[in-house]
Amino acid sequence: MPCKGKTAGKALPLWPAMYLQQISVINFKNYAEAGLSFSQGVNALTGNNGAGKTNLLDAIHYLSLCKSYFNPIDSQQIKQGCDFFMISGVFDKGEQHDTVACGVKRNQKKQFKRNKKDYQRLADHIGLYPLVMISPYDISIIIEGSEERRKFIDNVISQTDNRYLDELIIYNKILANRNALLKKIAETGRYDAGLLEVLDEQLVASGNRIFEKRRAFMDEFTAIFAELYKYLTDEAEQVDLVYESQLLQTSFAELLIKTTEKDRVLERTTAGIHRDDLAFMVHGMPMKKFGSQGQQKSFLIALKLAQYTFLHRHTGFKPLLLLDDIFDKLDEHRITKLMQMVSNHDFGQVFITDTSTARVCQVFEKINVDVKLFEVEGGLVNA
Ligand SMILES: Nc1ncnc2c1ncn2[C@@H]1O[C@H](COP(=O)(O)OP(=O)(O)OP(=O)(O)O)[C@@H](O)[C@H]1O
Repeated sequence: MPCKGKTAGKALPLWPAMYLQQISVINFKNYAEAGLSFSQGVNALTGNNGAGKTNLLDAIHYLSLCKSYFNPIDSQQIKQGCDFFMISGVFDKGEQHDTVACGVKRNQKKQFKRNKKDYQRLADHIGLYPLVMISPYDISIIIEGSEERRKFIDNVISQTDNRYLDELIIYNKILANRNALLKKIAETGRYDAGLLEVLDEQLVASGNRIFEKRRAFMDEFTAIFAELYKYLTDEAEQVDLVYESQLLQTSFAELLIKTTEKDRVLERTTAGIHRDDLAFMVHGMPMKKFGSQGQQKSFLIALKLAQYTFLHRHTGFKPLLLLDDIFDKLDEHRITKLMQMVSNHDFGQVFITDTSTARVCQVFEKINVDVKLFEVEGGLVNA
């Protein structure tokens, strides 16, 4: 259904090279069964709180990234009282039409297929259909600990480099072995310098490979972010995004030598890329403490749109852009700028959720862009 009263909305100037044509879900969260055919431009899901709008975005997230955006436990996405869920969708990549299907049965391994073929490794799917989600839950990137920020960096890089996830797994295994050895040394009082040296060498080799990828990523990403923030906010505030890593000042090998004694006392490894962080500043002060809710939200949106630009550059495809509850906490000016931006030719297929159909129509009528509307109520969709 298009926005009511709209007859001559402007079509998007360029169709994206990749888009999701349709999706079907069975027993997924609050949906027994639903099927939706999407527009290549802007799609809006509207309805009351708890209707199931975000659940549909999450189903799209599954098809791109093999997992939920919100909850890592697959079985918890199965509709209450059912034994399995299924999500399938068709991606259009110009000449190519790919059917992607994900099935989860209680107590069984997740099944994931592309064009009816099972994957050997799910990591091979990541990045084929790039996606960026912007959700109110992203506030955790600002307010929670450094792990959330590392997850953000790792998520972006892994969508453009499928070896990166493997490298992280290797690093974490060596780190766990080193920590176990430090514990054993403390318990037994026997210092195995030879084994520690071997683990240090392995940790340094793997850590350096990750560090180089993160540093190269952050160099490019920080510049994209600064431009987007400036545009989105008309330079209303001065913000900074800084990559913090102990390896920027001292080599990893040297760091491990310096911290050995401390690590033996604490029985864990205190230096390495597992301590990396991002600093977010507004007017030179930490965004977490001094940013208003609207400034924090604008910062997160710029961060995610920078992710979008980065993925577009590196995958060659315009990612799907999922905007969950995007209008909350933004002033009208920032909403208009943001929607103008995502509706122009730099962006491809967009999905928006909001509680108000009237507000969605009003925003897009103002900038003269067509919207395909889906009204959601209690796990049912009216298109
Ligand atoms: N496994 C599940 N089985 C059944 N229902 C579920 C399951 N997981 C989530 N739900 C239901 O899905 C609903 C939430 O859906 P969703 O988050 O998509 O709402 P929404 O329309 O985005 O709402 P809001 O506007 O508040 O963000 C809740 O009613 C919740 O109980």
